[in-house]
Amino acid sequence: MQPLIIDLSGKKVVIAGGGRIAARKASVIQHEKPDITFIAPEFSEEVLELSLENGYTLIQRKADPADFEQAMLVILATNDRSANAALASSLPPNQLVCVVDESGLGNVTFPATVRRGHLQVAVTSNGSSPKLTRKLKRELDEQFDASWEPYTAFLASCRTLIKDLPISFDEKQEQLWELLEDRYRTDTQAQITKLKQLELYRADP
Ligand SMILES: C[C@@]1(CC(=O)O)c2cc3[nH]c(cc4nc(cc5[nH]c(cc(n2)[C@H]1CCC(=O)O)[C@@](C)(CC(=O)O)[C@@H]5CCC(=O)O)C(CC(=O)O)=C4CCC(=O)O)c(CCC(=O)O)c3CC(=O)O
Ligand SMILES: NC(=O)C1=CN([C@@H]2O[C@H](COP(=O)(O)OP(=O)(O)OC[C@H]3O[C@@H](n4cnc5c(N)ncnc54)[C@H](O)[C@@H]3O)[C@@H](O)[C@H]2O)C=CC1
Repeated sequence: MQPLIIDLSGKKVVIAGGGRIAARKASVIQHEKPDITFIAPEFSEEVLELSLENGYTLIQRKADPADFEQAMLVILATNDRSANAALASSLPPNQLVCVVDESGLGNVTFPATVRRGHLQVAVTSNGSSPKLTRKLKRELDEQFDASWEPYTAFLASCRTLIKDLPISFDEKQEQLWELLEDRYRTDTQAQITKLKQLELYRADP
């Protein structure tokens, strides 16, 4: 399995099922602002709340293969294993499909992710142990403290400035490597000074 980073903003995501797991998958991707439709005979409080908050569509009945035609991502999250399997086998091979009770029937699974600004660390056990994945996520959550959020913004700003400087390729690489020194992450003043220095140099090389 190959990890890919996917842009779901404005994309159609159709979820069969309206229970705990349907809600969890939706809440994981909600930051990306996808256009989600839930299809299920019954919806949990969590799904109703998420939908009200984000304007998601709810269709109250059993899911049907035709429901997924326009979806970029399909999440099969009913508690009926045979319904999930039948829906999975009805889908074309070029659609992204997550089957929450039998990952081998689909072609994508969700990793656990820790987000700090522009940085995202994702963990997967390729379905072998979601518990291990969750444990490692908690460890990473502690390892990457809040300083990483402004630091990744600082790195992005510096990179934009450095790319435009009238210096050689090797000098740019040297500048970019220097930003990885830990003092830039832990010391806000060092970040401010560095940014000012780069801006001055850009204005007057
Ligand atoms: C294959 C995958 C498909 C997919 O859903 O994408 C899948 C499948 C299954 N999970 C099951 C169980 C549990 N999963 C969790 C938790 C998470 N599961 C997630 C992902 C994945 N789960 C994908 C691969 C992940 C990987 O590669 O490691 C996480 C990482 C991401 C997320 O959901 O966002 C999220 C933690 C995120 C976080 O903490 O942030 C918990 C814990 C809990 O719920 O508290 C339990 C109960 C305890 C247990 O059983 O271990 C079962 C058995 C169901 C049954 O009882 O029948 C199956 C079905 C099967 O085994 O195939
Ligand atoms: N991937 C994961 O991380 C995990 C997956 N699971 C699996 O996820 C499945 C769902 O679990 P929960 O959300 O907790 O169940 P739940 O009981 O909370 O919700 C099930 C939902 O499926 C709907 N449903 C049933 N038949 C349907 C159909 N034919 N079409 C559309 N919707 C239908 C119900 O109306 C309900 O909304 C479980 O069967 C379990 O095997 C469980 C834990 C973790």
